[in-house]
Amino acid sequence: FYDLIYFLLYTAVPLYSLKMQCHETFLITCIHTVFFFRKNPLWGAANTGLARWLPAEYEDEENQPKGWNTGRQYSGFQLPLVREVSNEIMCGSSMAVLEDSAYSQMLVDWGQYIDHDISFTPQSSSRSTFAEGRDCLHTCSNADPCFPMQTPKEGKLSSNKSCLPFFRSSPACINVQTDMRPAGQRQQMNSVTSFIDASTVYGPSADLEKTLRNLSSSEGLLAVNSEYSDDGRPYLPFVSVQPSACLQEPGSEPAARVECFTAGDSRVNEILPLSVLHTLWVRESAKGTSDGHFTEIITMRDYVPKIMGREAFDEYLGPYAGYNDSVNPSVSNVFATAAFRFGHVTISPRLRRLNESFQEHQRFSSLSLHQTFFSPWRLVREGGLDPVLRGLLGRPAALQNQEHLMTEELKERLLVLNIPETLDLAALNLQRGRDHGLPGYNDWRAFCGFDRAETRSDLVELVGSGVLVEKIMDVYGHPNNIDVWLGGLLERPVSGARTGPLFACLIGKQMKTLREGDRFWWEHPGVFSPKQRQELQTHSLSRVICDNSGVTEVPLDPFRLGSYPEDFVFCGNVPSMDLEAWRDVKNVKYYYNLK
Ligand code: HEM
Ligand SMILES: [Ca+2]
Repeated sequence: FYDLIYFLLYTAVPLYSLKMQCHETFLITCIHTVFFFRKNPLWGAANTGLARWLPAEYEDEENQPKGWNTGRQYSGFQLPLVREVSNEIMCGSSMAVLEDSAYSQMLVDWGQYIDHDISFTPQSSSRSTFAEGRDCLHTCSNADPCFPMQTPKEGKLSSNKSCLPFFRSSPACINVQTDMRPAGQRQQMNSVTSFIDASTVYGPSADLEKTLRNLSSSEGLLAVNSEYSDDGRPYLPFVSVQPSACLQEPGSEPAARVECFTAGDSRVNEILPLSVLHTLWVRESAKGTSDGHFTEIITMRDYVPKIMGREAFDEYLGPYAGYNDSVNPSVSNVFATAAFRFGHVTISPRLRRLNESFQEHQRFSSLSLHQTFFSPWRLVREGGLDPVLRGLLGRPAALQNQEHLMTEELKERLLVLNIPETLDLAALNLQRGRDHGLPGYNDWRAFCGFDRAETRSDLVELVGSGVLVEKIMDVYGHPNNIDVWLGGLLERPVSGARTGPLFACLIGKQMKTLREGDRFWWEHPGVFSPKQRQELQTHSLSRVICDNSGVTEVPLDPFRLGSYPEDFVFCGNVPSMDLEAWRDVKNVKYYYNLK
């Protein structure tokens, strides 16, 4: 039966959708959210529950986050305030941020971009408490959906209130898993498709995709900005509801507003490099090529081994073993809420903008990270994509450093939309983990088959710093109480990796499900012909940059930090795909690839 359905999906449905939406002779991918007919149609689909790999731990078993009830004891201690943990541990000294000697800032921003393809945990749409209607921005008491982060006296941020606002994540309506869920327990949602399928470009649903397309284009191309262009290349369109919340150039006329960009993912404006990556892929999509599959290849071939290390990659993923319909590809709660947020400590406090010789730009100086939040005007008015792209390629990522974990740009000056005060990303990550009832660090170590850290000396072994372990024990009291995001982050990195053993395990397991649980994974026999697969492998992020920006020299591997000019090549020397492999239209099965 499934074979029959499979056949239909590769023939009838593609032909139908081709008629509806496709364009260009060289089209490879058209739509990517068709999920009916599958054995488990909700697995990996947008707006379904995040998968639970361990049962949730709520204070009332069902709904109340960890830390909700003051005085509640865990292993004999109260959980520390998240802002206190952040103050004590994330920013222990004023030592300068270290630079990664191996990897570029592009590695970091790719991490954020790909994360936005695979997870988005929506927050409560209600801004005030259900019972009394008190606004979550102003109350410092816990009442659903408000779970404010109390601040220690010396840890106040811009508003000078005794707490920072926090909106609980929405409870999930559709759950895809029953085994790990005691009935009635609160679960959280993923509002995007878990699959790596360029939902950042086309949106996670056919409806959103329609709004992103240029309706007057017979070829079904994505809409682009009608007011501004980047030296002839398109920008993303502006959001339709204007004026939007994005920041404006100081002193600019109201008529010269640069609104928020719109894209397949609504977080596109958060920081400048993210908008740059979104724009590149919208430009690339106009070529009618298979951006979803390129994203898979770049992620699994070029990105994942660098963050988890080659050895751990071989252990947790190994070579592609084919599609397995009993693997649930849905993103897990612990991956989205803890493990993949490892990236938050690899972000550099400054965004460099570089000229054609990869030196500081004469006109557009480097920026503090917070100056790039929700500021699309800095692309439109300050030289377009190229100076930022060169900065991402030519400057290092921040190297996680136990003396100075998260840049103050994110710890003290984070902006998120609709909250008119600055926030602390470390505190938010910790509070989000408690909101979701994530089990603690030790439980996740056991889940991965590692020993629990029972004593200080166990922790010193894992973390590698007695001073840091003192601080951890001072705030948490007991190793079992350590929040999983923090514990995972502090582990010494695996050799050749940017994550410790716990996060390498959790990221490795997740990446395996995303690969093996995806029927349309590019290596799955039948999705492409062997010749096409060979061609797809010649494609690279460097080629995408060359084809869609004014950058003319790139490193062959854009995630590796190189020196200019020795490690850079001219775009003419960057391999590109030969589309001949797609010309054989008789080969319907391979031609109409559908995700
Ligand atoms: C300057 C860059 C970045 C900023 C400003 C940023 C900011 C944020 C914010 C505000 C959240 C939501 C926090 C919450 O309320 O729970 C978030 C979530 C997240 N971030 Fe980042 N982030 C950045 C870079 C990264 C990077 C480099 C990675 C990974 C390599 C990453 C991975 C994640 C993940 C997995 C989530 C959870 C997504 C979800 O399921 O909703 N972020 N980030
Ligand atoms: Ca997706």
